[in-house]
Order: sequence, then structure tokens, then C-alpha cells
Amino acid sequence: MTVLSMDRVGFSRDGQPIVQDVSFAVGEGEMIALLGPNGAGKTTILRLLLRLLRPDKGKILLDGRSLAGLRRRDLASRIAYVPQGHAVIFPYKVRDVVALGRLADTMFSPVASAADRAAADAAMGHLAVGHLADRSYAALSGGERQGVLIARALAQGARILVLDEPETGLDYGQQRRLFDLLRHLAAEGYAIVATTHDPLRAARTFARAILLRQGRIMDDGPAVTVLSEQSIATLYDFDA
Ligand SMILES: Nc1ncnc2c1ncn2[C@@H]1O[C@H](COP(=O)(O)OP(=O)(O)OP(=O)(O)O)[C@@H](O)[C@H]1O
Repeated sequence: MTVLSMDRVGFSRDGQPIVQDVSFAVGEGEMIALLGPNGAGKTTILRLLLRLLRPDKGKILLDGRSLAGLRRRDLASRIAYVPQGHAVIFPYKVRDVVALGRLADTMFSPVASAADRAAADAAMGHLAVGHLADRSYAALSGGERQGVLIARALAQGARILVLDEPETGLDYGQQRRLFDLLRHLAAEGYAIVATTHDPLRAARTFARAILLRQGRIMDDGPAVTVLSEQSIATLYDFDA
């Protein structure tokens, strides 16, 4: 079932088209890699999906309803953003970072409820980061941070995860564990959209790949098919 879709979306900055005529639909349980050279518009598409930017043209639908008209709280209950883990944006204890995922709910009440604390604890348990709860987020390794950021997204209760280059800064083992985890979540029904700069990993790990070039979709389909040697060469502009 489709949970999120873009229909002929266009977005410009200062009259310059950044995203043009982009259409795709994300289904429950799908794991989609968004690939393309620097400046192709990947992050812009993520920001449009998260409603951090508004499209100039076309429509974005969440559960069949226009993203533009949704209440922030409803949006937060469905879509969670996992930023790059290497930036220390949270000078807090891990437990507090994960509880921030409940903010969409807790901001309506001055105190985190028992249910909020339970959701944060459950998310940490699910991602095996519970033992880090009282550590400082800033002192964690890249892989540990990425796990905590995903736990924060799960605590939010959202079933659509949008990740920006999640493997950045992780060693090979941590990347393996991260992508195993994402596959596991997709098998549980989570919809996952992630940008990546690693076509070989995307071909092995993701079910589907969307290739983006100069703001337009160049190809979209099963990752193993779409990410051929030839199309990778075309996408990144080198001789195969
Ligand atoms: N805040 C901004 N102001 C002006 N132009 C911007 C801004 N953010 C992005 N752009 C431009 O929009 C285009 C697409 O950028 P975007 O960050 O979406 O690309 P990307 O595919 O995510 O690139 P990268 O792989 O380098 O992260 C680029 O030409 C970029 O310079």
C-alpha cells in the first residue's frame, strides 16, 4: 500500500530548477535508495518529503492526503527524519535524545508521560542501544549515534523513515549492522527512503533504487537492475 508519493513535483531556487517533474510512490515495507551525483537534488527531495520545503509544482501525498494540509503533529506521527549521525547536534544524554522523538506529543503536556518514557525505552531496547541510555550522545561513536538517531525516530512512532546518507562516517562493520537493521525494519513494514553515495552497497542492500540526475529521475526500479555498471557510469559521468 502506498504511504507517501510525489506527483510531478518541481522546486526552484532563485529561478533555478532544482527538482523537476519528479514522481514516485513509496509503499509500506519498501526500502528505497536515492542516488545521484553531488547537487543532483537528493537532499532537496528529502526536505520536500518532510515538508521542510514546499514544492512549486505538483503534489506530495501522505496516506493519500496532501502533505501541505496536514497538522504538524499528524506529520510527525507518520514520518521521521534520521539526520547524518556524525554531526553532534544534541549535547544531551542518549535517553533524552531518544525522548526528543516524543516531542510531537509531549509538547502538548509539560511533563513526559509514562507512555512517552516507555516508548523511548522500547525504541532503545529494539535497537540494542539501551545500555547507552545514560551516556552523553556527544561521546558516542558514529555507529552508536546512528543507532540512537534511529531509536529516536522509532520512539516518535513514525512508520516512514527518511535517512540522509546514513552510512557516512561508519566503518564497514557498523555499516553492515546499520543496513541489516534497516532491512529488518522494512520487513516489519516500515517504509524507508535513504540517500546514499554508494551504488554497490545500494544494489546489494536496497530493494529499489531511484537515480537522480540534475533534479530529474533518470531511472527507478529494482536496485540490482537499475544499478548496472553502465547506468552508474552515466549517472556519475565517467567511462564504463
Ligand atoms: N539553501 C540553498 N540555497 C541555494 N541553493 C541550494 C540550497 N540548498 C541546496 N541548493 C542547491 O540545490 C541543488 C541540489 O542540492 P541538494 O543538496 O539537494 O543536492 P544533493 O543531491 O543532496 O547533493 P549532495 O550529494 O552534495 O548532498 C544544488 O545545486 C545546491 O547547490
